[in-house]
Amino acid sequence: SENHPLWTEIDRVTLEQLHYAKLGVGEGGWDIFAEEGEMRMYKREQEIDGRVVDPLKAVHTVKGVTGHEMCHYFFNPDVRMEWETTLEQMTILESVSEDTLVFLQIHKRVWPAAQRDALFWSHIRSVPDARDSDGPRTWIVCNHSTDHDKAPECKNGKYIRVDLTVCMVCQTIVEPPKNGAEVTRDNLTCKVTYCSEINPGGWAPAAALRAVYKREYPKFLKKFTHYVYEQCKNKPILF
Ligand SMILES: O=S(=O)(CCO)c1ccc(-c2ccc(C3CCCC3)c([C@H]3C[C@H]3c3ccccn3)c2)cc1
Repeated sequence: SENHPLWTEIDRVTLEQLHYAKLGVGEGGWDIFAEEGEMRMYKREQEIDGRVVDPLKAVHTVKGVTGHEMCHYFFNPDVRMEWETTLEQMTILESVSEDTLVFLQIHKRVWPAAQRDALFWSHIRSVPDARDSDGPRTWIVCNHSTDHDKAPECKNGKYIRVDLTVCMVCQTIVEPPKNGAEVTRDNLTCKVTYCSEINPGGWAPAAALRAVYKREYPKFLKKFTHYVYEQCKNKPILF
């Protein structure tokens, strides 16, 4: 897919999001708004043209799965409706390559705002790291809004189109078992960093939107990570 017209942007945005995900939440005005077990969610209150576009950064630690497995399930369209509860419809408009798809998603209406759709490319890749002696430990999925000639013009379409950039960055930590025994899922920990910036694309009441984000993001990350744990627990480890 290196010669696809989107490739330059996909590569640039994916690497930018990888860097952004690695930045801590120590500086830069992040407020913690949810904390459940190992999951911590931060946001920055930001409005553009009077619209709430609060950047979100979530960190989570999940035992028993690898970063590859977590990103695989986040990227995989076949299972999305299993864990994404705010979706009404999902269509693949283009399969750019094995690791890059273009989605059109219609999200459930968030009263009193008008219903939204999202048109974005989704790209998955492993992040090579010289220190990883036995294969890449970090994987990323990046979702970024794009235009596409197969998508309905949002003008005469029923939905307001959101503008989004999302990344799911997952790092595998293997705690080597005693006396050279084989690695089992008990030796695995996955460090998850999820970042999202969603511009609602049109008027949406700030208070209502912030209430929805406060409710939906923790629910989404808990449901998704639990789903992956359940899917993987009786399967061979995918490093
Ligand atoms: O991580 S992903 O790429 C996973 C693939 O689906 C992702 C996540 C979330 C969204 C999204 C899109 C639109 C809205 C709103 C904005 C105004 C009205 C609808 C929301 C609000 C509803 C909030 C929300 C937050 C988290 C999870 C789900 N719902 C979220 C899109 C993509």
